[in-house]
Amino acid sequence: MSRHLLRPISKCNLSPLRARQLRGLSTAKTNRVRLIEVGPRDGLQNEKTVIPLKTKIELIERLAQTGLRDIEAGSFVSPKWVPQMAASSEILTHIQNHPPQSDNPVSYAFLAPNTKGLENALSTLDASPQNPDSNHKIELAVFAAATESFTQKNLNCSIAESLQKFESVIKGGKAAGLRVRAYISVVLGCPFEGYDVDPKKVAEIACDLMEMGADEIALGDTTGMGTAPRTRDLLKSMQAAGILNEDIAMHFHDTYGQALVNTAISLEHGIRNFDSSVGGLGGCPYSPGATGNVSTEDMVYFMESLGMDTGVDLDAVVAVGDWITREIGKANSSSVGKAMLGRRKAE
Ligand SMILES: CC(C)(COP(=O)([O-])OP(=O)([O-])OC[C@H]1O[C@@H](n2cnc3c(N)ncnc32)[C@H](O)[C@@H]1OP(=O)([O-])[O-])[C@@H](O)C(=O)NCCC(=O)NCCSC(=O)C[C@@](C)(O)CC(=O)[O-]
Repeated sequence: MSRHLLRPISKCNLSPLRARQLRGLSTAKTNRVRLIEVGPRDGLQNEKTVIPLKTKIELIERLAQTGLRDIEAGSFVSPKWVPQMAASSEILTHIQNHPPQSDNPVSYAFLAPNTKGLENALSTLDASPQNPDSNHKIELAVFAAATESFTQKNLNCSIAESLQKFESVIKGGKAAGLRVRAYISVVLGCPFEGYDVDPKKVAEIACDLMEMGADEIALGDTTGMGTAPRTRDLLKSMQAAGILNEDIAMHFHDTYGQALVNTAISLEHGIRNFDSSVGGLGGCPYSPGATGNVSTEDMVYFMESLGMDTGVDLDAVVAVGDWITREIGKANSSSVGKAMLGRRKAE
């Protein structure tokens, strides 16, 4: 077992974060919400028919024009396991050379599970320096999980081994000047181990990843099994471990229709970073039955109803959801998207 999982559960050794907290940078009281669009990666990775590169790039370009500032654009994983992400290098090259037009700087994230993924991402960046007229950013994401069975299925190794691999990816990404986000999947329910996921274990993994240098922890309710009380317990565990709300993003799937309920609980707790996917695209290849991420359209509508500021143009994102679901021949699973499109048609 790695040293990571031998450490008794206690507060993370996060002195720089503490310093930020002391400087009063906590975002918990603001009404500004950061939405991280995961449609082009999480949304498309599980699609069975090959989606043309042109469509993927157009999706990213359309999303960049909606006011979204964070777009997950691809994944440097094994093309044997996730063929849909095979063109990620071309997508990154395109973004570097022809950055999508946008009124605001956009950060584009790419998953990298191991040093091979990191090297592929970095060599693509070396070969295609950023267009000097653009102020976009590229970031990396690693993806851990809270249970041994899911980690074996998704990463082909134990949790301890996965953390050892991520340490090199996080350090390599940071050394290259990139922001690195770290997912933890199945935090509120596992397809193989059910509801038996210990929030303290999640917090412990999060601490390990933060100590390695991760800039943000994305807590993935991969199966959508999360409920309001269990979301609250999870966030309390993160707080008890000393992880700041501003360093947490919530990643809800809507399989059981609880995503916005859990979002409300997270907002109440002070979280201001949320993942979502246009048209509610998505699912996870290793989570049978999991439906898509909570849709960006529903998320924006919900946030606006609470007076929160997402910076995202709801009409524009509804139009992108309509376009991409038609383009790939998939039902639009955004309730707000369908309602607004229906009203528009009737008017
Ligand atoms: C996990 C590994 C990396 C283990 O990779 P491995 O340990 O090398 O073992 P393997 O047997 O799976 O490797 C198969 C082949 O892939 C190659 N390979 C190995 N790594 C890479 C790489 N980076 N890029 C390109 N190729 C790679 C490797 O070299 C080998 O090639 P071969 O020798 O057979 O020719 C591999 O199995 C893999 O890439 N699996 C895909 C995992 C994945 O993408 N899962 C979905 C993303 S996570 C998710 O969706 C959840 C999330 C983040 O959205 C949050 C949530 O909702 O919970």
